[in-house]
Amino acid sequence: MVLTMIRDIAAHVGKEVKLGGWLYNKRSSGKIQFLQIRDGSGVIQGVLVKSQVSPEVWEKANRLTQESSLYVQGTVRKDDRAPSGYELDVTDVDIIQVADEYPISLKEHGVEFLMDHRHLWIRTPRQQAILRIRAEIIRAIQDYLNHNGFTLVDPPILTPSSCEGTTTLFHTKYFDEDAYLTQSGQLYLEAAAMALGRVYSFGPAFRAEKSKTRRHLIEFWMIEPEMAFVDHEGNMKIQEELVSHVVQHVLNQCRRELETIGRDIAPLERVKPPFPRITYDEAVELLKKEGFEFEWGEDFGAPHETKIAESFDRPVFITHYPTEIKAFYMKPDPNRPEVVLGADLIAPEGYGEIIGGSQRIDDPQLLEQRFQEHNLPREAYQWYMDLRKYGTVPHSGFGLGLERTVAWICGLDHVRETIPFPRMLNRLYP
Ligand SMILES: NC(=O)C[C@H]([NH3+])C(=O)NS(=O)(=O)OC[C@H]1O[C@@H](n2cnc3c(N)ncnc32)[C@H](O)[C@@H]1O
Ligand SMILES: [Mg+2]
Repeated sequence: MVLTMIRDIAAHVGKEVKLGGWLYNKRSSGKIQFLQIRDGSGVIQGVLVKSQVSPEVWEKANRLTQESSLYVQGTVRKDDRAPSGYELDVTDVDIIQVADEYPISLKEHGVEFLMDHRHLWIRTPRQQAILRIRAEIIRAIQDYLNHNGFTLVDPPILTPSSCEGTTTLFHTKYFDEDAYLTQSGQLYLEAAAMALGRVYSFGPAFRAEKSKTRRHLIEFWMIEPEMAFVDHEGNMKIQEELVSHVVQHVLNQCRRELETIGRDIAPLERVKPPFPRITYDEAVELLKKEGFEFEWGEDFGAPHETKIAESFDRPVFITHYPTEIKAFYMKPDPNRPEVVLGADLIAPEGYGEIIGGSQRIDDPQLLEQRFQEHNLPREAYQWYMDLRKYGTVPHSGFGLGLERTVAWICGLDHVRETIPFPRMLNRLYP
């Protein structure tokens, strides 16, 4: 008799198997007990017939509570009526632990309650499905980048300076020096790109944002490709190919999970390159036509991004933002220095910005000027300036926010469900 997993049950039809798992749910008709057992790889119904097992086994099954841990033995039977296509005719139950009364019973619960029990909430089918889709998105991203000449490079988490402004830095002490949790690995990836050509990182980023919105996390994960000899247009081309590859991969690999969470996949089936491009100027005009009060030079908020995206049937690039509202490292348009060669990628269905990217300043004098304009501590960036002194080249890159991408692809209302243990304003537990 073999110890197996539910995902492999088809290979054991007609045979006696042993499964380790948890009791997800139980029904009893007095002479038959139906045990819904999950083991992390799937769910199977175990059928226990009173007249066919010893009184001890029947009594043990009777004692089982929601999320009790157990081994169950039985014969695998194909059953097209069963959700998994198979059932287990149970011959023995070995209880590991009868669980205490489980807080996340199968009825509805409030968000804060679920968040306080996130370590248990992730066991539910919906949360499992979302985490599986998250993992497949990561796999697809790495698959695309690894097959397109990119090398994985790991930038530091502890850094001496900021990348995305100084208002959202997490400060810590590095022995007797000041250090900050990384907001983005970008600056280090630029150095790596001068060594390896095309690189990317996949890691956490930290932003002490006092924004309590459905899109903001304090700790989130970002994929940051960086490419030497690639300009602004080439940057967007890589982004649209990457995002399209990821969406198609999820549609091919995660149908069952997408059904579990009730995702309408029609909007995802339209995600194919090329994505439309609209300039900041054109976006401002669009908003004004839609009745928004909006001054040139302002940044777009969620309502603006949502309205802009409504004019398109797939993600849309907004390009050439005002230089004044973007990061110090972005290369201004040589023909119009008041705007930059950068773009945000806005997802449809109101999910907003999922990617921020740009071509980088490669001129040493202009970068020096930016350090002064942005009042950045020059000595902390000496290494970054060296990249403009020792073989500077045109280069570009972008950061894809994993959780916002997961929220969009899964059609979720809030990023809290996109990450195993979300860190948000006023949420550090569990
Ligand atoms: N290598 C690069 O060029 C990346 C660049 N230094 C950067 O960090 N850009 S970004 O600030 O727009 O952040 C990039 C993306 O990171 C996501 N992001 C950015 N901030 C957050 C928060 N607070 N929560 C969740 N997700 C966030 C969002 O999708 C953004 O589009
Ligand atoms: Mg951004």
